[in-house]
Amino acid sequence: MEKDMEYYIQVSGRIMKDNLDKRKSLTKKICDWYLDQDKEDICLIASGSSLNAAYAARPFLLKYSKFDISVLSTVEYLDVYREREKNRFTILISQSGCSTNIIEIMRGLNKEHQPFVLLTGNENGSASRYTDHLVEYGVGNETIDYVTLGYSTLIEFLMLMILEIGFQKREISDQEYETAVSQIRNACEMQELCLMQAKELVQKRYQDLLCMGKAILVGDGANLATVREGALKFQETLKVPTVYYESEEFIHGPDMQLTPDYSVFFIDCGKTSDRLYDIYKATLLITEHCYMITDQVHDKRDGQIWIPCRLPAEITPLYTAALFQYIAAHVTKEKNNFTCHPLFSRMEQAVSPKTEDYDRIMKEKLERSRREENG
Ligand SMILES: N[C@@H]1[C@@H](O)[C@H](O)[C@@H](COP(=O)(O)O)O[C@@H]1O
Repeated sequence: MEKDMEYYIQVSGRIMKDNLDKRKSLTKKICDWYLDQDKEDICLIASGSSLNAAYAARPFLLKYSKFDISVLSTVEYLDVYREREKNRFTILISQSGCSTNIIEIMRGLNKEHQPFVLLTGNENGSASRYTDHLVEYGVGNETIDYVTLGYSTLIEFLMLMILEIGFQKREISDQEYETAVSQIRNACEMQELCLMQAKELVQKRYQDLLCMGKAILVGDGANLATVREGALKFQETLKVPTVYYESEEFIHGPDMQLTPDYSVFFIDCGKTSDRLYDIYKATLLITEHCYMITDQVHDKRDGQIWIPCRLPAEITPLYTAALFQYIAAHVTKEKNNFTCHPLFSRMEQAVSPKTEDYDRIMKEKLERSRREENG
């Protein structure tokens, strides 16, 4: 199988399971660094999908820790919270290791002799030049810029890191630890099931999805991060204007723009009431282009993905992104729509989120991947 976006979504469940099995060795370095210093609270700083992954993991991280964990975009950190975050164990995340905003923060921290850890998917990225404290979080060599495997493995890594820290500090009991590990394992299986059903759904609603012109994604709690990531993916690949909302926020105004040509996606997983389902049914009164991932037995309408395993809400982001990732990957390929508008290159030249050597670094990743394939 060609190592395109679909390939990385396809292998995500298996790689997450492998990473779960080797969780002790995978997280050892960062846990040792954390336990060897005297700061309790953690600050995670990232952008794009890496930021969304940190948001998605946060409810789990807070549940399994006795300290505070903040998640900040690079701009929030630089412009607003830098002083306040000084006394936290700082983790900068960049899958590519080539985001200029992350590098700017690293330079600033180095100047002030403030310690930090870089969590990255690319040990050879430009950011690696600015620190000795670098951890690869188990994504391996994802060669596509529209990251999917990197998103899911990052959420899982953050969860595993907090579990190991809590376990070693004896703040999490053996029982709690084992339960969480087995729930994560179930979620990896649900990722595979969600993806399988996403493929069927895309087949069934093929014309609908090919014509999708504007979309609203609705999710709550940890899955607000999933719809934020889904919106990012839809926009950078399908180039469809997409907004994301919490369910109650959605019906506080954004729903007033709805017309029959809107596509609306709902995540109804880990919920304890029927409220989101009611909002989904009400939305169907305006547009038939409604889709839902649910772990509850409602009415099994067309356009639904049913997950036969009820997991705590904070675990579900490990599988819910698969629907959005697959639509982004597959429908964009079918429409041959990965190319941006000709004017985009002008914009990218004027202002880029990545370092100048990004293209060369991505090319090297691709060559490495081909070498690995040829043994
Ligand atoms: N187009 C991709 C985005 O899909 C991704 O979210 C981001 C992650 O940034 P980083 O490599 O810093 O994690 O990189 C690029 O901009």
